[in-house]
Amino acid sequence: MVNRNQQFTRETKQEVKDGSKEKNGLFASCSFSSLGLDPKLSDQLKERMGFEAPTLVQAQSIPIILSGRDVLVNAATGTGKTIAYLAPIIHHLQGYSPKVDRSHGTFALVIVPTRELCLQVYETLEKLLHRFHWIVPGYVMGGEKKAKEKARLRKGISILIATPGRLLDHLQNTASFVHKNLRWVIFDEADCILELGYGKEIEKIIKLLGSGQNELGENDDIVPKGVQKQNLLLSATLNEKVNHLAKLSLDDPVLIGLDNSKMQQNVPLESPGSPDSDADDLVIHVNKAANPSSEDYGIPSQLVQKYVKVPCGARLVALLSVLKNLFEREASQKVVVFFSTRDAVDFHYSLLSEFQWPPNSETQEEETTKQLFLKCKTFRLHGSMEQEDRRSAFGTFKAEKQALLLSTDVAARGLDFPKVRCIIQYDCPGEATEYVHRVGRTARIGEKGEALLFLQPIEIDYLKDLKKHGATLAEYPLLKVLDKFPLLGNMPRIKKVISLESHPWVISLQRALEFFTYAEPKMKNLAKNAFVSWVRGYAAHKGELKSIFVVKKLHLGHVAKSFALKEQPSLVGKAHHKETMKRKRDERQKGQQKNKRKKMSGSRSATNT
Ligand SMILES: Nc1ncnc2c1ncn2[C@@H]1O[C@H](COP(=O)(O)OP(=O)(O)OP(=O)(O)O)[C@@H](O)[C@H]1O
Repeated sequence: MVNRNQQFTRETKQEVKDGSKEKNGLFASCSFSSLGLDPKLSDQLKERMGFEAPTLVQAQSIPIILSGRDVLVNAATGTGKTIAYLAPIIHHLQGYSPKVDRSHGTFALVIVPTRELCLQVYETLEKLLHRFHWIVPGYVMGGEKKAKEKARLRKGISILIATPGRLLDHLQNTASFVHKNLRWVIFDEADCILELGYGKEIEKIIKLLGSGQNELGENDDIVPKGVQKQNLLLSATLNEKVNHLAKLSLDDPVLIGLDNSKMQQNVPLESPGSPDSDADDLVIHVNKAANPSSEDYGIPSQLVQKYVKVPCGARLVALLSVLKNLFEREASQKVVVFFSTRDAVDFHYSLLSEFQWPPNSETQEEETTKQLFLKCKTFRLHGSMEQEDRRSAFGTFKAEKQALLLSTDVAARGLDFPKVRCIIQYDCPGEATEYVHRVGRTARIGEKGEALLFLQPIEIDYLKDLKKHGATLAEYPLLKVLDKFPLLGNMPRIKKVISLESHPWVISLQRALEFFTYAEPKMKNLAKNAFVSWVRGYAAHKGELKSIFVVKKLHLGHVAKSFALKEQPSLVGKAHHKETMKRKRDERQKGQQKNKRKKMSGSRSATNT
């Protein structure tokens, strides 16, 4: 057992506390070894992984996690939370005597919301364990072959990364899964796990694993006697639901937050092990963080945030133009575009993978010089893709230097794609927390980054909602960008463009996109499906956002245009048809009631005179 007071030297404590010594507010001016980590592990972090110094959140969390306390970490996206919890676990496990082996089963369990995050944490863990080959990393997750996972669990996995559904399945059905020595349970992206509806699974998992109070070291010699189970919760955003999970799983936790005042109150810098914060205190803090009007989320300060105001009918042209401009400005870069539905991802993916420029119809003589509109590799990622395709898209996009990823929110949480320069939110996120996580895929670990949010004029109030959470966005100069593009054939260049839709570039590109979509039934079907699910998705905005994203205010003909359709599809799916019929019926009924009331009040006033 490590003496935490020895590990967390006086000098380090002072440096972590002293904000002036931080580099750019992100790194602490101390070393990994001064935080109490084993020298071989610190070496691995520095020499092999290239991490010169711990980030602030690592410097604050590592000593406390090493001390055995339960912790709730609330720190901005891309600040190194994964290492913050993996390093202390490895530190303890590598020190066990006799050495950890496969027959001891699982000591640490990391629960994550998505398969991609599962693979990512596993990859980081593999790197960290380079010098500790006797500690076995592993993962179980939806989409993988269960029989293979069972075999791996039977052999023994020391640190297991898992998605909730598959983990519960193994806990209930894989008898050879040894977890009697389980010492750590980590909920990474805790709020997302709950938002995705895994609440019930998590409660069952916690129940099956036993309460957090359990002392270990009873059954086996391997875990030091008297050691308590330890649970950790982490996310860049917290909400009410996390509060519930925190109560359920954390025992007298320490809160490590973004905000300095919060940290001073909660992080026991002077004596990391002393019980100086109590659970009730913590709950109050979490509640405050969940109140959207009182708490700013941690958006990286170097992130440049912009919005582009586009009428619905010109959205597609605007997206393509912004992307073309980005890749022409800087060829070697990566961009992620977020969409609200899987169908929208599929439609735009096919379009961008095949749409050529200059288009067929306009320039026959330029046949030989035709190229893809966007000269970059395009990838897609969403939940209904085959697991192998998901894995390959995720892995390849990660490794590429110049590429575009089109994704649903499956890529919004935790994923660490190196060198992503720009995040485009073509469809608005739901809650502001989702905005924070989406933009958090860029500007990671102090790097530069840009975020661009598409808004229709009728949605502009969403900016006020974001402002409440500390996100202030400047307007993107769309017209200037559109003006840069050369016009095709005989399109006249107009000096003063009155509306975006009448811009000659917009007109010619829209026409070419429609021509392309109608040239192939496959494309047209993709466009129709995307249209239908987009409208449904739009109607699904929750809570306060319902008053901003109002389906009734949409011009469906213009929405169709944004999927390169010349007119609103007549066959738009049963559910949407039903919805439209219901709306019309309601409106008719309201009208009839109004008429009735008018007649009645008319007759009343007649009797009154
Ligand atoms: N001390 C460090 N120095 C330099 N880079 C680091 C350090 N620690 C972690 N990193 C790198 O920073 C990036 C972000 O780390 P990580 O994914 O753990 O962030 P996060 O806080 O979990 O983000 P999110 O909230 O988005 O999940 C990774 O590429 C990781 O390798």
